[in-house]
Amino acid sequence: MQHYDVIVIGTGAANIVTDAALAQGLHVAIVERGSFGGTCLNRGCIPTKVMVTAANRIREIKESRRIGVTAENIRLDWDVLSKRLWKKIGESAGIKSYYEKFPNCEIYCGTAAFAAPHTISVTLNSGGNVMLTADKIIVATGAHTNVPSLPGLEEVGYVTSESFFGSSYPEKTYGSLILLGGGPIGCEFAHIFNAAGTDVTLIQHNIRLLPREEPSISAHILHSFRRYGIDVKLNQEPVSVTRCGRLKVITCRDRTTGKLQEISAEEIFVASGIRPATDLLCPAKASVRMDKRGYIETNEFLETTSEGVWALGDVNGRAPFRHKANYEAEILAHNLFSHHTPETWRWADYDAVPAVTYTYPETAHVGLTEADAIQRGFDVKTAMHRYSSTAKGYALGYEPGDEDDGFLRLVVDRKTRTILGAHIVGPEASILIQPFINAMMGGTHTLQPIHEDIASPSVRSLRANHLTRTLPPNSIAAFNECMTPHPSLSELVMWTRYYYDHK
Ligand SMILES: Cc1cc2nc3c(=O)[nH]c(=O)nc-3n(C[C@H](O)[C@H](O)[C@H](O)COP(=O)(O)OP(=O)(O)OC[C@H]3O[C@@H](n4cnc5c(N)ncnc54)[C@H](O)[C@@H]3O)c2cc1C
Ligand SMILES: NC(=O)c1ccc[n+]([C@@H]2O[C@H](COP(=O)([O-])OP(=O)(O)OC[C@H]3O[C@@H](n4cnc5c(N)ncnc54)[C@H](O)[C@@H]3O)[C@@H](O)[C@H]2O)c1
Repeated sequence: MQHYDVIVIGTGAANIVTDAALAQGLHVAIVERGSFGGTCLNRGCIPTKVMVTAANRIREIKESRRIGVTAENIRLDWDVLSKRLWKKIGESAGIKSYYEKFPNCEIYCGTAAFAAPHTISVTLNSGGNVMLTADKIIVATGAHTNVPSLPGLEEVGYVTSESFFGSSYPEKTYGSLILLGGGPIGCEFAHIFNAAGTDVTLIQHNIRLLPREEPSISAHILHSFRRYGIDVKLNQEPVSVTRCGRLKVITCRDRTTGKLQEISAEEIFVASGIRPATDLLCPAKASVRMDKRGYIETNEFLETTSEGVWALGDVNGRAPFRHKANYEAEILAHNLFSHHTPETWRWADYDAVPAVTYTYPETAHVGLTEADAIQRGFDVKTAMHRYSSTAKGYALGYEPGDEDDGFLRLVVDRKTRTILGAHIVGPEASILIQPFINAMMGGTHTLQPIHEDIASPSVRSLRANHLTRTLPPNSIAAFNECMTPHPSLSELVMWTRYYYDHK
């Protein structure tokens, strides 16, 4: 049995915590069952955005006719695109060799499972098993696709984002494709494949695409998708899958009328949501509590119900975005490994977690929708401003009344005139949302307990003191502690704190 100061399970956002522990000279064990770098680098944000950027270019060129730019034979070169994205994915191998250089770091390539409090059993990928103990254990095991149990699906076969950026990556784009799911993954891939020339059908269970967006934004994306030729079928319950020659066929039932229809394509891409990677982890053996869906419950300091165990990122079920996982990892690095006393600990505030979907056009939001704000008892005032009303919007080609004229929609508290939410659909929405994030995360915040019963003695006393924390908008810390949608160009300007930390 090997003892460590810290065990970190997962090498996505958790690497921020690992780095902080190593910098303190602590003895750290990393356990990783797959590729170093986790979802974002290997099969998530980065490879999809390499593809989305190429798809955007195609779409922009096609749309540029209105401003006097025309081009013939615009097409996506699958080989060039594939080469670029696999080159980027390949870079994540460097993360493992980086950690191998630390004398105070041990790497275990295998699957971690709790065996008892403070004790982890690792089933090594190379065979065999080791037992590890540690004072502190950080769980950052992420999530994976939640494949629906649909009769015939396993027999006929399908891809997910994991297998697509793995053994199922196609040599050329599909002739036709069904996307099962109309959330961010389904919509981003629908945009990518539509631009690549694939005949795309998107089957969505909900009555809206991107149901977490403001309804007007969902409607805008739906309209754009249909204009580009994506066949969107809303409010559908897939009931079975069969094969017909070289095509895969999904039978769907309309959830209102009950009408059945068959949809066929070369491939089925399942993007129907995610589930936490806790199935192999046995958290209960260390009294780490999970919710009904298997997500590990954490408080505002990322503590779990087990003393000495913290959980961050997708596995805790709060906003599955890379920038949110990084935010939590930085809080833990600060609180646990920077010699800070509890009085200066940071805590997580989830009121201003931004979300961007990289469709064409992009959508971005932070804060509450109008419906959420009303439900929370605010007296709400909303306002809308369109791209066409600005000089740059006109230059981009938008005129009042254009069906694709994007907009900003603001949700404001009528009494205090505080911004409760900002929602954008249109070019560069991922960048335009940043000032709203900074405004909402800046200023003075009071500690809001999450899961009151999860509390170490330090957290109990911090809560009793009703702590507040102020982020002056022009401070370097404010730049760091405000989230930045990942991967957006706002990261170029929001890097400030890192620069000064290293000078
Ligand atoms: C297709 C796609 C596109 C996305 N695009 C974006 C985007 O544009 N912007 C954005 O913000 N977010 C995006 N996301 C979400 C984002 O990727 C995740 O929120 C983020 O990567 C989560 O980081 P994490 O550190 O929590 O987990 P992960 O990065 O998933 O890391 C978890 C690691 O733990 C390992 N692991 C799991 N179980 C065990 C175990 N028992 N033992 C040992 N190791 C284990 C896994 O192998 C993995 O490497 C996207 C996701 C997908 C799937
Ligand atoms: N740009 C980004 O930041 C980005 C991009 C991709 C993914 N992500 C993250 O990854 C997470 C997972 O994304 P996702 O799109 O898979 O999940 P999701 O849960 O957001 O969306 C899944 C959609 O599939 C639909 N659905 C569920 N079961 C279905 C079925 N059987 N048939 C048809 N439709 C079905 C649901 O109605 C839902 O709208 C997201 O929550 C998001 O935070 C982020």
